[in-house]
Amino acid sequence: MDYISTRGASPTLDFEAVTLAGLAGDGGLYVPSVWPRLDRAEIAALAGLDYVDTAVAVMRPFVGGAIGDDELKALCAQAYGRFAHAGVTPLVQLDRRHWLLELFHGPTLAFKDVALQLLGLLFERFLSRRDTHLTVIGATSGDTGSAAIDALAGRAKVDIFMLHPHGRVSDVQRRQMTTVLAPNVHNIAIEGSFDDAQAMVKAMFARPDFAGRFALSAVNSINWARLMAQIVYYFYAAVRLGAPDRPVAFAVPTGNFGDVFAGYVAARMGLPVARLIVATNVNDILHRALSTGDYAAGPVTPTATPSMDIQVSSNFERLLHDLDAAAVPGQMAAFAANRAMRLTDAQLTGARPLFSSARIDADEMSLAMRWASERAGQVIDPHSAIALAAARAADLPGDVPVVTLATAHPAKFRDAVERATGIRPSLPARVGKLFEREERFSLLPNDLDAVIAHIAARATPAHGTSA
Ligand SMILES: Cc1ncc(COP(=O)(O)O)c(C=O)c1O
Ligand SMILES: N[C@@H](CCOP(=O)(O)O)C(=O)O
Repeated sequence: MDYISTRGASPTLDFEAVTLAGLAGDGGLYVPSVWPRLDRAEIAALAGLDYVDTAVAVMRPFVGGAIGDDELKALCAQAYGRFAHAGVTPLVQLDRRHWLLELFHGPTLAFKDVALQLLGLLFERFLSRRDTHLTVIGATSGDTGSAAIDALAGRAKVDIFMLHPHGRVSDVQRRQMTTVLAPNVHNIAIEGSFDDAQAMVKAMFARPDFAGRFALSAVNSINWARLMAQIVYYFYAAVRLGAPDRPVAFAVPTGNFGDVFAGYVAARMGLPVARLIVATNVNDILHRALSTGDYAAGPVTPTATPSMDIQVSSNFERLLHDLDAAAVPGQMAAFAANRAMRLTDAQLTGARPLFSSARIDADEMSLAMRWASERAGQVIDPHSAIALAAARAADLPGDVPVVTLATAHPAKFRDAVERATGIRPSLPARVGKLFEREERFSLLPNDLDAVIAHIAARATPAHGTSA
């Protein structure tokens, strides 16, 4: 499989190179040059498979010759062996048509574990045969950071520098990152928003003085391998609900557009997806873009769903590229200059048959948490509640099952859950005694040069010698 950049000005890479590279040198995101297809019989055959075998069948075409099937299966078994549920991503029925896809049974209690547990192993596998030290830089609004740190802590030949917005993640999210004291883990709190942190990460890849000295890689969903692993659970859920004979709709709590883009890829691969419902909180750039065609970033409003407090949505570029590739370089240049740009007609009409969107406010979110708890006996987290509210409001034919992606364990956001439902969820034992551990992080200004200097003083150059 070849991978190309959404901006069209970077070399074509194979799976191994694209995994290690993270972001394309021209500022774009890597995407497969063609979408592999699974035919009806191949999708039907997934119904008999467990999660690991489903993962191999879905990811095999993207991995190409980089890893053999047996080894891919061994890596998936190791990654998903750390999940607390035998089904890895189980489906739970809420009522006649609504289902929850629980994606939070991994070590750090959010859907990010599904991809990052595997990505950590892929890094290790690819680095084992190279004389390269990787410097992973990432930005997090809380969940990617903890999942990436869990996946990479203590691994040889990798350092991870994770930027989070100071004071804008939950106490559990922060402690899951800052109490990991492995020497290769470096937490940085930025005096700014997640968007500021994400922009800094992208800018670091574009700084030749920095990017030329260190082998930089990414753990955010700008890294293709992240999205690839997330496609799997769309297939896994849909075949359990009757695909390929029955289309299924998905409601996805959305910020950086990675999770829902994985659903789009599943549809492009042949999965009968009736609808992808993009659910945002009041930081609603994606809802506005999909409903009006105007992609314009405003200031970020802090909410009870901090992981979705995002106004610049990285992976939207991948969708725009798939629908009208020629327009993307100009659109991204316009967005960089004005924080606003317009979708082309081809992009809008291309998106409309599959996507709908909804902006869910705090009251609607609380109502959905209460409905799940009182009517369906399920305590859900605020992010999942944003998607459930959108799912319940969606206008879909009555026989289409609607799957809400439950992206985080409710205990990660227990204050908000308690406010809405009166129930205070307990942290599962697997996260350990988070509140008794020492924390370590550096607080830095919202300033690219300061962050680069901080990282350069601690990172290991690509080929060995210390900085
Ligand atoms: C719990 C949770 N839900 C939803 C999202 C949004 O997912 P995406 O950024 O892939 O759109 C995130 C952050 O990525 C998250 O951490
Ligand atoms: N909500 C995310 C933001 C980063 O998203 P990613 O999927 O691009 O890594 C987080 O939890 O950090």
